Amino acid sequence: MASHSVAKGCGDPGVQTKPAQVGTFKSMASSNVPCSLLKDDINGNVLPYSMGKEGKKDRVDPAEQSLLNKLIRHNLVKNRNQVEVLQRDPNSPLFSVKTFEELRLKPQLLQGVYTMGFNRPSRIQENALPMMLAEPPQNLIAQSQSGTGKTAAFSLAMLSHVNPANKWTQCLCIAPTYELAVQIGHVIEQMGKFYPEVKLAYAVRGNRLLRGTTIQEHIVIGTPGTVLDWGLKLKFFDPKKIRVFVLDEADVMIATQGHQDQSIRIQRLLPKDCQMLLLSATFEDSVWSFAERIIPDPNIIKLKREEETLDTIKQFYVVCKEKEDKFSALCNIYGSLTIAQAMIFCQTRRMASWLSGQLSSEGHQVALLSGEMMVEQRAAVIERFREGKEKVLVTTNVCSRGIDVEQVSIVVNFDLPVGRDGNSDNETYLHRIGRTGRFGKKGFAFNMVDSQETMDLIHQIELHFDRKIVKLDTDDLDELEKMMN
Ligand SMILES: Nc1ncnc2c1ncn2[C@@H]1O[C@H](COP(=O)(O)OP(=O)(O)OP(=O)(O)O)[C@@H](O)[C@H]1O
Repeated sequence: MASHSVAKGCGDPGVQTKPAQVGTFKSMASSNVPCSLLKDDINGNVLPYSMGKEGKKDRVDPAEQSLLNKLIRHNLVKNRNQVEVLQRDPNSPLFSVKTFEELRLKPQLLQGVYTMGFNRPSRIQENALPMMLAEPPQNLIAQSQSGTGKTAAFSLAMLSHVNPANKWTQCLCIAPTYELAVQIGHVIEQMGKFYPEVKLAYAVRGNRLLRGTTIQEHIVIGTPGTVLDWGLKLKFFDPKKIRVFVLDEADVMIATQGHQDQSIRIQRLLPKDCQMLLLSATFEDSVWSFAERIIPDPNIIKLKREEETLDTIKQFYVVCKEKEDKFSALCNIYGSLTIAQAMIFCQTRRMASWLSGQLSSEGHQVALLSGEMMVEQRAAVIERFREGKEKVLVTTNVCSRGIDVEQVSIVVNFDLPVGRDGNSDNETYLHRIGRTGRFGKKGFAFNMVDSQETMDLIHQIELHFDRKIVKLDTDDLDELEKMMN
């Protein structure tokens, strides 16, 4: 929907509505890292010169992880679990739909949905969409992992509820970061492609309007601080006229200082009969209490994450002396087995960088992924790896969850994942080795053990998952090769 873009969204030529960087992801992202600090690494990836943090463990930032998931995902995540629905009024009939036709969408929106390649509602959409589109409006808290169709659902709901003849803001959506807001905006733009009357504005940093402006865009999407400024201080839109309020990524939102209070302040400006929707990928207690504060009388929909399993994965450990020895063991494994693609996990950026250098000098096609890269660069590296342009991906924890690469036949823990308390980080272990053995294929995981402490971690992991991790001898490799094929 070209007319949704910030540049064209506002009819008034006197109004500067385009943030300097919206739509150009590169420039937007590079604002985080000054260009002078960037250099190319062996793969042509950009790395900061400042290596002050190189020895540090890579921490996973929830907003970055969420953005990365959005950028690398092109399809729904498979989930065979049942949706759990808790209705505000248990006596009212529970509607669920199997087709988009049943929703009686405007033809322009149905066309938009089909053009996006959606044939039928996803599991969560089957229940969420009838509630989101209900008249009178119903409030909803929905939780399901990333990639299950929440953004598509609430985007469709906002587009459906707009009356384009009313030239004022009717739907408001808040997201934790600029980049996430822009991503949501793109979904709305795509879905509303055949419904150009509906306009969208981005309430994000850098998007400055002239004081005294009243915007005519029907949907405003932005970050809490700017939305609050637009609605309360600058009065660019009237919060009392909002019909649908969406708070996306509640779990990421509350992890950001100040966003919780700002979100609550926004919600208090809205009319009592405004429909309120809150979405989250996870549901810890803190998210739950926030959700209950912000969404009155909610229906609740939950879709449990499909558990990752170790059942299809054979796990080994290899005893080594130090990092050079680990490297030789790795080369030995790699040289003896027919490996489609491999992922190798290191605990620190420094180790990942050293290892990828070593592998490259041995003539391997290696991709390196670590936390100092911008999210868009990480997405590009993953995309190349998926396309098979590199056979080995060396990474830190920034990539333990969420990426699906069908060809990954082995995962190597060059360093085992350790928690803050010094014990094994079992969840990370599961996510890491869960990158292999997917899509009904056999998977193999190799753990490098270079000390008694690492051996203890292996025992802890065995105990935790109640699965044996077998010692690998180099003599076993022929046998293993037969097993793999
Ligand atoms: N009904 C559908 N049929 C096919 N694909 C869909 C459907 N709904 C959504 N998708 C696609 O699946 C992917 C995930 O959807 P969506 O972004 O809405 O999920 P999400 O739960 O909001 O996850 P995230 O928070 O990571 O964006 C997107 O590529 C989207 O285009």
